Amino acid sequence: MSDAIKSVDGAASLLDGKAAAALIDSRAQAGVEALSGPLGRAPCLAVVLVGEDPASHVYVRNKVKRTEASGMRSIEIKKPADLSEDALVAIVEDLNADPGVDGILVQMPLPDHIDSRRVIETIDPDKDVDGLTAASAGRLVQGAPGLRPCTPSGCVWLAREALGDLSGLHVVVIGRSILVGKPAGLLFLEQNCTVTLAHSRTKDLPGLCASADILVAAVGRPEMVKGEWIKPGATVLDVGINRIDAPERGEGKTRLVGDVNFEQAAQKAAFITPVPGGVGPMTIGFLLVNTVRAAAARAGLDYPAAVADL
Ligand SMILES: NC(=O)C1=CN([C@@H]2O[C@H](COP(=O)(O)OP(=O)(O)OC[C@H]3O[C@@H](n4cnc5c(N)ncnc54)[C@H](OP(=O)(O)O)[C@@H]3O)[C@@H](O)[C@H]2O)C=CC1
Ligand SMILES: Nc1nc(=O)c2c([nH]1)NC[C@@H]1CN(c3ccc(C(=O)N[C@@H](CCC(=O)O)C(=O)O)cc3)C=[N+]21
Ligand SMILES: [Mg+2]
Repeated sequence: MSDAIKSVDGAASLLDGKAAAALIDSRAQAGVEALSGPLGRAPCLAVVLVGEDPASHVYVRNKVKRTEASGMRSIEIKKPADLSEDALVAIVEDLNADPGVDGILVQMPLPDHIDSRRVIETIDPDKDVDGLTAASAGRLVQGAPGLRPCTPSGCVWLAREALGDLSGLHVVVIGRSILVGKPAGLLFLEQNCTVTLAHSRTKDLPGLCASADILVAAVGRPEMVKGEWIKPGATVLDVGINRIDAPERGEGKTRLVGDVNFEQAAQKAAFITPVPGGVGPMTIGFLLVNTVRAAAARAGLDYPAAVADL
């Protein structure tokens, strides 16, 4: 059994995203070592964070830590919530123009007064390590080479680790966002799965989910998916990150839960990701991989072998 799969008595096997992400990070690190000679410098990821959302600050701190641990250069730009849209666009333009920057990530969500589409479309597609620009999305739809969104890449990697060849499996993705749901559908389609994208207008979501060999929950509603929704033996990938009150831990305490009721679903599924420690850590792993890939492609080099086959 691989490091990423942990057997649990009388229930599903745990798909350990933290262990899997350590492997993905080490591939990124090997890619950095292979590229630094030919580039004459380390690959570099720039992260832009606008506003004071504490959860976003935690993710960004994790990203910076793992970027540096992999041997890459990290640039962190933090701005107050009242930053103007034009000023943010100017920051992205400066990062586009800087030849020493390979990857640009603008943390979502942005404050309401900023048009996210305009900011995203400012990012040079060659540096779009989040895979969020129209150019990256178009390349994904067409099956052309390009940078793929990180969270969906992590989902596919975990599913392949659990199941091997995914051909013919029915994947139900709950959620159709540009960041997660839609690209997850396309990446599973590329794996020859039969894909259904569900959303807030979907009829009989429990009945639909019961036909899923692989269920991807990317909704943002704490523990919405119940045990009865799960097909026995299914693989459940819980993308949701929800912070809820946890009075049992003491006054004012909170805990993280996914979009799936883990206790219930683990009684039906064959494989399941926990929250935390599931899909979340994989997202950052593929962000590092994408930065290595972007650095290689921008220099006209092939992807280093360590990150070519993930
Ligand atoms: N683990 C990780 O690395 C990451 C985790 N996340 C987490 O994943 C979750 C989803 O993120 P994101 O895709 O950005 O969220 P969005 O809010 O952009 O999208 C949520 C989707 O869920 C659908 N939805 C909402 N309510 C229901 C419902 N009752 N039944 C069925 N579908 C519903 C919406 O449908 P409609 O389109 O009809 O409105 C929408 O398509 C969040 O918890 C987020 O924090 C996000 C990114 C990375
Ligand atoms: N442009 C953009 N790209 C993103 O990829 C993006 C974004 N904006 N905005 C927010 C969401 C969310 N997201 C997460 C990444 C890692 C964890 C992660 O590592 N989570 C840990 C726990 C973290 C904790 O304890 O809070 C885990 O699940 O084990 C979670 C969530 C990326 N997102
Ligand atoms: Mg992503």
